[in-house]
Amino acid sequence: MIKERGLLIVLSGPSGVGKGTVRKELFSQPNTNYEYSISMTTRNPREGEVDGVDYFFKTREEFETLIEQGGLLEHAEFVGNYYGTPLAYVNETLDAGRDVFLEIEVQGAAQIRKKAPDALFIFLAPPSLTELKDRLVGRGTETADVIAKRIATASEELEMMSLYDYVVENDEVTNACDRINAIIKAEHCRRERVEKRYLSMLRGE
Ligand SMILES: Nc1ncnc2c1ncn2[C@@H]1O[C@H](COP(=O)(O)OP(=O)(O)OP(=O)(O)O)[C@@H](O)[C@H]1O
Ligand SMILES: Nc1nc2c(ncn2[C@@H]2O[C@H](COP(=O)(O)O)[C@@H](O)[C@H]2O)c(=O)[nH]1
Repeated sequence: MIKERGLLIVLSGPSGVGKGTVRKELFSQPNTNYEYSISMTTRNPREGEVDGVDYFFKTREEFETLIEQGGLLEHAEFVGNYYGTPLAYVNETLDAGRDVFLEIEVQGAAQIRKKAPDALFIFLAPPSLTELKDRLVGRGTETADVIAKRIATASEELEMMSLYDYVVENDEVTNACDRINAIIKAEHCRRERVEKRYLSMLRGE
C-alpha cells in the first residue's frame, strides 16, 4: 500500500502574537502527532537559544548560498535578518507520511501558498493591537529600535489574515492550542472523506 503524504501545517501571524509560545505548548502535549521544522536564521541567538533546537543559526553568506542552491522551501527577510525553511527535512518527513508544522512569518507563508496550496494555513491573531505591543515589549528580547520595527511591520502582517484558511485568536495559550488541534483533526477528516469519495468514484461506485 502506498503511504499517504503528510499534511503541511503553517502557523503564522505577527511578531509577538505568541506563535512560539503556542507551538511549544502544542509540542509539549503527549499526543502531538506532527513534526516541527526547525528554521534557519541569520539573527543572533537570544539568551538560552540553542543552535539546532530553536534555529539553525547561519551567517548571511551561508544563508545566501543555501538560497542559490535551492535548499529552502521558502525564505524571507524580516526586520533585517533572513529566515527560511530547510526544504529537505520537510520533503522527507511529508514523504514518510508524517505531518510537518512550520512556525513562520507571513511573507514565507505566502510563498508556500503558491508552492504547496494543499497545505493548511492558520493565522494566529492577537486579542488587540495594544495587547500585541504589550507582549512584544514584555518579552524583553529586542532593543527598543527592533521592537518599533516589528510593531510597524505588524499592521501589514495583520492585513494578510484574510488569506488564511483559519484565524485563531491567541487569548489564552491553552485555548489557542485546543483550537489548532481541532482544526488539524478536522482537516484530516476532510481529507480522508475526499480520498474515500475519489477512490469510490474511480471504482465506478
Ligand atoms: N496567550 C497569551 N497571553 C499572554 N501572553 C502571551 C500569550 N501568548 C504568548 N504570550 C507572551 O507574548 C510574548 C511573545 O510570545 P512569542 O515569543 O511566543 O511570540 P511570537 O509570535 O513567537 O513572536 P516572534 O514572531 O517575534 O518570534 C512572550 O513573552 C509570551 O510569553
Ligand atoms: N519566513 C519565515 N519566517 C520565519 C521562519 N522561522 C521563523 N520565522 C519568523 O520570523 C519572525 C521573527 O522571528 P524571531 O525568532 O526573530 O522572533 C517570526 O514571525 C517567526 O515566526 C522561517 O523559516 N521562515
